[in-house]
Amino acid sequence: MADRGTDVDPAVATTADEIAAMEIRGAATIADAAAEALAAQARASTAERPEAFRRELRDAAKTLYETRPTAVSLPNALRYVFRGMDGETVADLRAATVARAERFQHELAHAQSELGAVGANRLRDGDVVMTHCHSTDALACIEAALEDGKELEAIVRETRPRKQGHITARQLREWDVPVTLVVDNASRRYLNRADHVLIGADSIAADGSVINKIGTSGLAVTARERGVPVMVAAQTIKLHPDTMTGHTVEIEMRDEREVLSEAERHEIVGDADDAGDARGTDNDGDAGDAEDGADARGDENENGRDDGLTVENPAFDVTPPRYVDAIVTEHGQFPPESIVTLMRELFGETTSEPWNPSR
Ligand SMILES: O=C(COP(=O)(O)O)[C@H](O)[C@H](O)COP(=O)(O)O
Repeated sequence: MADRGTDVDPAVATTADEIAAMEIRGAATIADAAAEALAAQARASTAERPEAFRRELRDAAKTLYETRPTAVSLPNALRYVFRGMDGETVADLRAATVARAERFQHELAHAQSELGAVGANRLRDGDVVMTHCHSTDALACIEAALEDGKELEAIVRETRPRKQGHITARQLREWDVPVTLVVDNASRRYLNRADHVLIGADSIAADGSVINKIGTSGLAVTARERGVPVMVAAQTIKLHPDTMTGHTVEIEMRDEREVLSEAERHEIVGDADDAGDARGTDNDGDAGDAEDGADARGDENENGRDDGLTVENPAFDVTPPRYVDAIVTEHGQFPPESIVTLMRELFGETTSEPWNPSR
């Protein structure tokens, strides 16, 4: 965890911890919570001068920014609030920050329902939709179709390792949608029954690539092979402006214990893992550093163990645009290749750190 400024409000620290631990998760929900946290920081600030207020807000934004790297909705939310942080006095700055954060949250909810109406038009009465992970944007399309009186069925992928498919299944059952829950590996078999694959996004790159929960790209390739259209529901806060200037999207790597418990590891390698303790610690007992990394290139894997077993746990993957049929946003639906035009319109050409907005 990065060094948090001394004036970072406890509410901000709690939100950051909850995002990192995935108690707050999903790109839109993370963005909403980040805006709320900036408003909390503004309300709680005891800064006497505008510069001190701005510094506090910057520290709060950095604390939030450093939680998870892949969903661009998080920096986009921060950027939005900072762009409206105008005023000559602390009182003005506080009022502007709170108002801007509230406006962001309002627009987020509004965009999701607009997007839902667009996505619903792609769904026909009686359609079967295959989902992956839990996306509030994707579910907004289903909700709007149900409100239009259409009957839908869902095939819900479990979504290893965190099983966010269960959250999707719970929501769909609350709406009375018949659900078939399948393990991720079963989806090719069940694609025969599906009319659509419907997923969300954590980030969309300028070339139309979709970054979403791990497993999405394999699903999209298989869906193409089976002739099932892939629809991505993503509000425009999922557009990643930095990718217009050639930056790539960082894929978050998570704790190996989400995949393999200590007991399971022991069953595989026996007692051979005495060299290191639990996840993320090395033989120094710290979280590892550059020097430790150099050591690890010898006999030990990246967790400082010498048991020959490495577990990798990427949280997201990249689906190339050729496997995506439509990106559904609050501004209408787009073929992935044309999303860059919308990105340029909304974000301009230049980008910067969220707390140093360029426009
Ligand atoms: O990949 C995930 C969540 O991953 P995690 O569980 O690791 O956060 C979701 O599909 C997107 O964030 C879109 O969600 P939404 O449409 O709600 O923004």
